[in-house]
Amino acid sequence: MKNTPSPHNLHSNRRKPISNFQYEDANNNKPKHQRFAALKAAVKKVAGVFKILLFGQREAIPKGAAVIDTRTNTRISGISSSTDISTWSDTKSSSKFKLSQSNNSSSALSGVIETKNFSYEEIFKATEKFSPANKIGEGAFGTVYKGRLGDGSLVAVKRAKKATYDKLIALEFKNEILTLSMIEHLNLVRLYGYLEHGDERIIVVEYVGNGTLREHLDGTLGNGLEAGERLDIAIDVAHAITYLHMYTDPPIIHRDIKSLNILITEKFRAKVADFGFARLSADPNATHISTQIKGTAGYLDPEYLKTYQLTEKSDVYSFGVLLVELMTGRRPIEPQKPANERLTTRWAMQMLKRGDAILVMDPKLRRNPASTMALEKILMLAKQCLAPLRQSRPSMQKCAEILWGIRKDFREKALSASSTPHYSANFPVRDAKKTRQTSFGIEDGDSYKFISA
Ligand SMILES: Nc1ncnc2c1ncn2[C@@H]1O[C@H](COP(=O)(O)OP(=O)(O)OP(=O)(O)O)[C@@H](O)[C@H]1O
Repeated sequence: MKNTPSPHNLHSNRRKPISNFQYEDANNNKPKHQRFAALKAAVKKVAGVFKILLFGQREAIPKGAAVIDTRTNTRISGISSSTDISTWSDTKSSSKFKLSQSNNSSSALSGVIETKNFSYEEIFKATEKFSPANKIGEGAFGTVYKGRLGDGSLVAVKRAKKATYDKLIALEFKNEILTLSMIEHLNLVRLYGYLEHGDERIIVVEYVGNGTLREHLDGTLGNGLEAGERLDIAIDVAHAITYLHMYTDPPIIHRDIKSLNILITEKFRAKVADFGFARLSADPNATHISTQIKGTAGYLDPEYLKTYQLTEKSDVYSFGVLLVELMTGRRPIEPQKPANERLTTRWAMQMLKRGDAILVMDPKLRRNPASTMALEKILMLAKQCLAPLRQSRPSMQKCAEILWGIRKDFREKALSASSTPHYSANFPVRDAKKTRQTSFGIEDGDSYKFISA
C-alpha cells in the first residue's frame, strides 16, 4: 500500500464548529486589552469560517490545471476548443493513471486534493467481495456498494460496469475523478480515491447515508421532508453549485443537477454527487459549442438544446427544475398525469401565474402561512431560473442569496405563528414521529446557524 493519506487524514484539517468559539466566556477574567485582542482574533476566525462555509474549503484552483471533457456518442458529449482529453495519461498497462497539467507539466497538479490509489484487495475487502448485501445503488456508470475501509471509515464504492466497459465509461470514469479531485466543499460528495486495475474501474467517495432527494420526495425513504428541510436542501445545493461556478478555476459546470444526484445526510442536509458529466471550462468567457447534448430529460436547458452552447446558466436552469420538484414533490416529467400536468415546470408556472400556486404544493407538505409563503417565493425564483434566455436567469450565487431571504422570512413567519395559541405550525417543532429536531432546519452543526444569521 502506498504511503498516501487515509480518508481520516484527509479530513484532519476540517474546520471546527463555530460552537467551539467560547471567546466571551473564556476571556471574561482577562485584562481588557487581552479580551479585545481575543475578540478581534475570534471575529477574524468567524469571518474566515463564514467564507469557508459559504465558498468551500479550498482556494481557487490555479489556472493551468488540467482540463478535460468527455466525448461520447450516447450519453455524454461536449467537444469544445478549450477541452483537452490528452491531459490524461491513459495507459492500459498501468494499474492507475496519472493527472497531468495541460499547460504546465513541470509541477504537480496543484489545487487537486490528495487522493488514494486503492488496491483491489482493499476494495474487495471493504465491500466484502462486492457482496450484493452491500449494494446501495445502480446507475448508468455501474453499481454502487457501501464499504468499510481498514480504518473503519464508511465509503461508497462506484464500480464501473464491466460488460459495457468501453471508451464511454472510461471517459466518464476519468472525468468524475478529475472533477472530484478538484473540489472540496461541505455540500459536494468528496473523493477518497480510485482504482484502475485490469478491466476494473472503481471510484471511492464519501458515503452519504440517507438516500437521494428523489427517494425522500417519493416517500420511499424517511417520513417526508418538511418545508424548512426542503428550503435547507435548496440552499445547500445552491451553495454547492455556486462553489463549482465561482470558486474553482477553471469553473465547473455540473450538467446533471437532478434530485437523483442529490444525496441526503442523516441530518437532512444535501450533498451534490455524480460528476460523470461535469465539464471543466478553462476559459469561463469562452462559448462552448458541444457537438452532442448531455444531461437528463426534463432538466435540460432549452437554450443549450437549441444552440449547443453550454454555460453555467444550464445548471441554473436545472436548479430551477429542482426547486419545482422540491415544492411539488413531482418528477419533472409525469407521463401518468393529465396532459396539462405532464410537464411539471410548465404546470407549476401556469398555476403561479394564475395566482394558484397553492394547488401545486406537494400534498405531503403541511399548509400554513409560512409554508405557503415559502412556496410562492421559491416558485418565483424557479421562474427566473427557468427563463428561456440564459441572460435572464440569475447566477447561482444570486439564487443562494434569494433563498437565504426566503428562509429568513419563513422562520420569522413560522415563529410568530407558533407563538399564536391554537396554531399548529410545522416549524419549529419537535416532530415525535420523526424524532428529529426540525427547529429552523439547522441540524448539521452550529455552523449553519452562523450562515443564516
Ligand atoms: N456517495 C454515495 N453515498 C451513498 N449512496 C450513493 C453514493 N453515490 C451513489 N449512491 C447511490 O447509488 C446510486 C447510483 O449512483 P450514481 O448516480 O452516482 O451512479 P451513476 O452510475 O454515476 O449514475 P448516473 O446514471 O446518474 O450516471 C445513487 O442513486 C445512490 O442511491
